[in-house]
Amino acid sequence: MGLLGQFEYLQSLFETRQLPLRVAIASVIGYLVYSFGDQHGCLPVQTWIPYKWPLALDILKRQYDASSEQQLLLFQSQYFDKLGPNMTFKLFGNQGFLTADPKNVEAILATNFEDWELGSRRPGLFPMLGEGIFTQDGRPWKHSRELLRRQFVRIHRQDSHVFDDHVNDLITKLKSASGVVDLQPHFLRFTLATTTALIFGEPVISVPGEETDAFEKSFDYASYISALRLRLADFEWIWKPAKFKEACAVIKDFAMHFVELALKEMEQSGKEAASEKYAFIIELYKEMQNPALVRDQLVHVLIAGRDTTACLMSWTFFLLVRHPEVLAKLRTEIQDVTGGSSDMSRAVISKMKYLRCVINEVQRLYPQLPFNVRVAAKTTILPSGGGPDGNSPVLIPKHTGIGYSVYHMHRQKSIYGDDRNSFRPERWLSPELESVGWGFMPFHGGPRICLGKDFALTEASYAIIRIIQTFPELKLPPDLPIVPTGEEKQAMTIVVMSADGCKVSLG
Ligand code: HEM
Repeated sequence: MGLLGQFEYLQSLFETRQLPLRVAIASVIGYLVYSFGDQHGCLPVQTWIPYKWPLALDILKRQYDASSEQQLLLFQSQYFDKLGPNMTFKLFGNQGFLTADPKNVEAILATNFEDWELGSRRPGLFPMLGEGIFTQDGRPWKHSRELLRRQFVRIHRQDSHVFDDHVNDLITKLKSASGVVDLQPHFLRFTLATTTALIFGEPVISVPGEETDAFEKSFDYASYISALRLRLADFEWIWKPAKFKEACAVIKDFAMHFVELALKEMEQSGKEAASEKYAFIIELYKEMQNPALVRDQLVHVLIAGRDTTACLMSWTFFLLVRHPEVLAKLRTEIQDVTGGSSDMSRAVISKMKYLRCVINEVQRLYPQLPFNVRVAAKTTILPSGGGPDGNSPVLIPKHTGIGYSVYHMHRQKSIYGDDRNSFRPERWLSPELESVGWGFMPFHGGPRICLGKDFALTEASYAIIRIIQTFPELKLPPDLPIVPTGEEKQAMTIVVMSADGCKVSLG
């Protein structure tokens, strides 16, 4: 048995024995952990987040203030700029770590994937999502992943024409909204339509009346409260208002309605016929044989797909209208490749190299999931951040939480140079970022990499192209301030949105 095995065995004994024995076992565990770290050259992280108040409560207070001012990520940037990519802190006596170091994130998400789990994410999201890919670890997660992966392989084979009706609908709505328009709510409706069409077999906005409104409102509200609960981490139980429970029930009922429709159709017309419309549900049901579990997986995909893609589209136009030279260059590429045609196949989209650079640059500056957390499922090692120079490995005891910030990683000077905060899509055309590897990870990486990456990039690209084609006079409305990227107000839910929306003049 290796050192790790020995102290895990001891830890299991620790739960059940008498006090003197527990003290003895704790000492042996401490010694083994220390030896394990020593063998691997581990040194403690020496960059501490400064604090003045007892229990470091002022850190919480400052975070809270920055959150209220809608500048939480900007506030955290000060620490990353001053202390480097790795830092540590103690809150209520527990030590935690923050990292924006590609080597460490690679270890957490890929190399040592088995050593990490979701921690308090499961109880935080469970009331809204139930059992499914975002709330599971280990074998249940592997099962969900495999089931959903097969769906996304099937979807990947579909042509981009599955988005035709939704994009046409979006364009029609924008055409009728003259003058200054906030694109953000339009994009949220668009991605709600595309994602629900994918999973429910029809866009929810095609379902008339109060039920749809109630669903949309409940979904927004429950997502908002779920994001707050995630930030409360182990204290998620503090925040479970009655209205939240009601909203979660509305979402579940609404999703269940489609599962029941699909199952009824299957009963009446057979699997094959029902699959024409309800393929996602029928395929999941074939494996799970449990309508409630199918329903939960659908809600998981909905939360994964809706705000993220709307957020990407919103930041794209937010930046384009503030950089007319980039917009003009992109417009030229779109005209050259399409010749003005609105027929948007995957082949056509993939010819637009500059569009890809623009999207990369938007995702670099505003990764839609800016911050994430993992908890050590066993004592493990991070490859970097320890010792006086921050280059030694660090021993991470079991149960330690690590926050990793993709947002701050994407703005690191050592990776992106002095103009790291500038919107410059051209950086993706030159060889400078060819070996960026884990320094760029908007969809994360490793075994839990986003399953909807292709879906999201195709739908966003398609809609972006069509909007630029349709509105030749698209520009920043007069009187809107231009502030350096990252200094604008941001609304943090599970994604990071612009707090002031994405106002543009469509001409
Ligand atoms: C710009 C759009 C998107 C971004 C930036 C994005 C980003 C991500 C990231 C960072 C993760 C990893 C989360 C974690 O491990 O904690 C993830 C997971 C996931 N995403 Fe996306 N996503 C996007 C769109 C979509 C869409 C449109 C769908 C589906 C329609 C989708 C489905 C999923 C699923 C199912 C997972 C869970 C994977 C797992 O845990 O194994 N995503 N996404």
